[in-house]
Amino acid sequence: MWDKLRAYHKTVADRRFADMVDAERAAAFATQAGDMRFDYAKTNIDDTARDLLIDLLDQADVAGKRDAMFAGAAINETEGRAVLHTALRNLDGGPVLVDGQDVMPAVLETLARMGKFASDVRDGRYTGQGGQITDVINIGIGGSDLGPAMAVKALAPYHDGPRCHFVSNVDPADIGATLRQCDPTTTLVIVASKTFTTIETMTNARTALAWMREKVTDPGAQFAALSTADDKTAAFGIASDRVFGFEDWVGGRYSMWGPIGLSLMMAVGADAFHAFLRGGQAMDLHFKSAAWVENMPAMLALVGIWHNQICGYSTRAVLPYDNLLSRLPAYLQQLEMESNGKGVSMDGADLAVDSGPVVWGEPGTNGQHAFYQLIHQGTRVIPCEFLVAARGHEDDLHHQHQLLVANCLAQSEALMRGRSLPEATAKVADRFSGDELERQARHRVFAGNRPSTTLAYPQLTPFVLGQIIALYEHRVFVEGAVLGINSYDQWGVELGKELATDLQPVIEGRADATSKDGSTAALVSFLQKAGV
Ligand SMILES: O=P(O)(O)OC[C@H]1O[C@H](O)[C@H](O)[C@@H](O)[C@@H]1O
Repeated sequence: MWDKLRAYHKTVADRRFADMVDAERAAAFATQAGDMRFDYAKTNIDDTARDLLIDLLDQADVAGKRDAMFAGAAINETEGRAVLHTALRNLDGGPVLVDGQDVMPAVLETLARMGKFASDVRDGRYTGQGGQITDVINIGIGGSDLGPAMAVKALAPYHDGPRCHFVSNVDPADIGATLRQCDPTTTLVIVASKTFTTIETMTNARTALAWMREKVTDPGAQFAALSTADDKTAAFGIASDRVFGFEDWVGGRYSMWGPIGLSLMMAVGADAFHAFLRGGQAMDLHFKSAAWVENMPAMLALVGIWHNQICGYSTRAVLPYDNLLSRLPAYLQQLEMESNGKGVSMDGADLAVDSGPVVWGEPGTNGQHAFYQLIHQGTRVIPCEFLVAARGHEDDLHHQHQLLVANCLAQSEALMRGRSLPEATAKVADRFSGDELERQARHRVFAGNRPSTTLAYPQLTPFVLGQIIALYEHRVFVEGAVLGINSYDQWGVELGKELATDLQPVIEGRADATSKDGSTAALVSFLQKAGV
C-alpha cells in the first residue's frame, strides 16, 4: 500500500492543486463533526489519493484496533495496559470493562469527589489557614502539566474560580517566581503526578511544602494529590480525602479528562468541566461511528500521513488563530511527538516508514510577523494546520475578531495561490526596470501550492475545547495504528533521566567526571569554575 501511494504521489507531485479548488472540491474534501468543520481542500489529495489512504486504514485494521481500545483491550502492549482515557469522559455511556471489571463506577465516583472538592474550594467551604483559597498551584510536568495549563488558558473567559498557577520545571526560577506571587495561608497546592516519583515534581512539591511550613501550622492540609500511587501520596503526608486517584490505563498525556484536570475544574467549575468532557465524548461517538471519509480524526490523520510519510514533509505547523489556544502547540508537541516519535513498530522491528512529524507552532497573527517568511518562501514545504473560531469572547471587539479571521483565511489562500513572477513583476514595475526589475521581482515571488488545512468552529467553549482535544487524541491513535507504532509508551524519555541521576553527584562535586566523555567533562569543568 505504501508503495502504491508513493507511486501515485510521484505522478501528481508537480501539479498545481491550487487550480483544482472549486466549490465541489471544497464540499468533498471537508468533514463535519458536530458544528466543527475540517477543510483539507487546500492540499494535493484527490479522490485516488484519498482512496489509497483509506486503504491504509483497512490494511492496518484501524477499525478493529479502535474498537479494541474503546473495549479496554491491553493495546499498550509494551506495558501490558489498556488505553482508556475515553472512559473518563464516558459520562452516560455504558459499562467499560477492564479484566472483566466495570471501571465506570469508580471513574464517576472520583469525578463526583473532584466536583465536590472544587466547589468547596470555590465557595469557601474548604479554606486555607488564612481564609478562602485565592490561589491554586498545580505542580506537575509533561502530561500532568501541559493539558490543564493549556485548558485553563483556553477557557479563560469561563474562569471564575481562584487564580491558577502551573509549576513544572525543576529550574528554581519557575517555582520561585510563582511562590512570590502567592500567600501561603490562602494557597492550595496540587501535586499532580501519575507516578508520584517524577524528580522535578517531587522536588518542587517539597519546596512548596517548606515554603508553606514557614507560615502555616498544618501545611499538609493545604495540599492535594492527583496520582495512581496512593501509597506514595500518603507517604508525602496528604490525607486520602484530598487524593484523587486514577488507573494506569490513563496515559499521562491523555490524562486531563480525569483528576489531572482538577486545576481546570477549580478555575471554571464542575459544570464547565463536565461540558468539556461532553465535548470529548461527542468526538468519541463520531470517531466510533462515522464512515472513514466523513471521520474527522481519521481524515486529519490521513492528511498528516500523506504530508509526512508520502510527500516527505517532516514538520507540521499548528497555527491557532485563537489566542486562547496559545498553549495548544506545546500541548500537541507532547501528545503527538511522545506518542508517535518512535522508530520501532509494535513487534520490535524497525519502522518501515518515517515516524510522526515534528510538531510546532504559535498563535496567529503573531507567527505571521516571525516565522511565516520561511513558511511562504523557504525551500522546505511546511504543511500548516490552521484553527479558527467564528466568534471570540470579546463581544465589544468583534471587528477585531473579524480581522483575525480574515488573516487566517488569507494565509491559507496565500500559501496555496502564491504569486507568480509576472504578478510580482507587475507589483514593482513602476519602481524598477530591466535586470533590476527582474531581480527585485524574484524576491517577491511566492511559489504557492503549499498545503494547509483549517479547523473551523463556532466559538471556543468548554464543549468545543473537548471536541478539539479528543479529535487530536484520536488522530494520534489512527496515525500510530497505521504506522504500526505503540502510541502509548514513551521509552525514549528514559535514558536522559538515568544519565541525569548519574550526573547529579558529578555536578555537586561529590564524584568526578572521569567516566564521562570529553565534551561532557569539559562542560562540567566550565560550569564548576563558573559557580555551579
Ligand atoms: O505524571 P508523572 O508520573 O509525574 O509523569 C510526568 C511525565 O513525565 C514522564 O517523563 C513522561 O515522559 C511523560 O509522559 C509524563 O507525563
